[in-house]
Amino acid sequence: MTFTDQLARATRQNQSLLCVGLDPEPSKFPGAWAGDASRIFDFCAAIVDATKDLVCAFKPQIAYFAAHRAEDQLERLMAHMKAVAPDVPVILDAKRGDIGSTAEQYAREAFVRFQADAVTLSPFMGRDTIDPFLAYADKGVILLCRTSNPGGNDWQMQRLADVPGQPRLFEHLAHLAQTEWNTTGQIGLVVGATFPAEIARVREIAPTLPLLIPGVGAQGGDAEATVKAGLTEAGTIVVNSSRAVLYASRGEDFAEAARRVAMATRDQLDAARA
Ligand SMILES: O=C(O)c1cc(=O)[nH]c(=O)n1[C@@H]1O[C@H](COP(=O)(O)O)[C@@H](O)[C@H]1O
Repeated sequence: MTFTDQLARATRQNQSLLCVGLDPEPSKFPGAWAGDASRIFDFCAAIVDATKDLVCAFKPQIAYFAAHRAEDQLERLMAHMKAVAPDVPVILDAKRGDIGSTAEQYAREAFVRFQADAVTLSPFMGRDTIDPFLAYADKGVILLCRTSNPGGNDWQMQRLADVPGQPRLFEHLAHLAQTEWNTTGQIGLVVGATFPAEIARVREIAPTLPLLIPGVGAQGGDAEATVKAGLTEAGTIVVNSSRAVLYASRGEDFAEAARRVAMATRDQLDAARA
């Protein structure tokens, strides 16, 4: 089954556009686990168990594991998600991007070592850096397009004088991703919830691509505006929230609190559907 099909099924089954981002920071763990990096798996598994019927995807961010020499815990977590939530696709947030020979290793890391269903990539180095990921049929390949951070303006909003119509960089990328780069139908785009006007613009240029939209919750993006701008019959959205869910409570009730916030966010996104 392709990543797009998996996503459609989980969205339907859980009636959810919400992706819970797994960005474990030991300093924010509850009670006796605080500061203990050996509890990364336990913390994330508890969040997964508490939210697995409320989400259309999970998105572990690899840096939060690698920074603590906890890639083995990420491997366990990937296996755990497949065991307890086999219908929920997992997007490995790695934001990789390098020449083809190195990209082959990054693709192997994401899809063979960690068994992810999709991966985030930086498209800055061009089409050939994406190809090794597309070689894994059925896997999703999600390219940074219009990111949620303020510095996204530095490059992504610049106009390309040499391209007809002088599109902004993110507009040109959305066009390439929808057309000539998407030979296998595996590509999606990242667009920040902090910029609803640009979500609408990307949706106009890329009507059928799945959009991963981070930035609701801790970054203050508007859930309702996000859904109105991004969701259409032909194009689905995956709206990520990490810290607002993970750290809803720093007490022993952290998993129940995470569930409450995830449910409220899921319901808010659902209510905004046309
Ligand atoms: O690719 C991403 O997931 C991503 C792209 C982007 O433009 N902005 C962005 O915040 N992210 C990621 O989405 C998550 C947002 O986390 P919260 O702000 O805590 O919800 C983090 O894991 C970021 O690395």
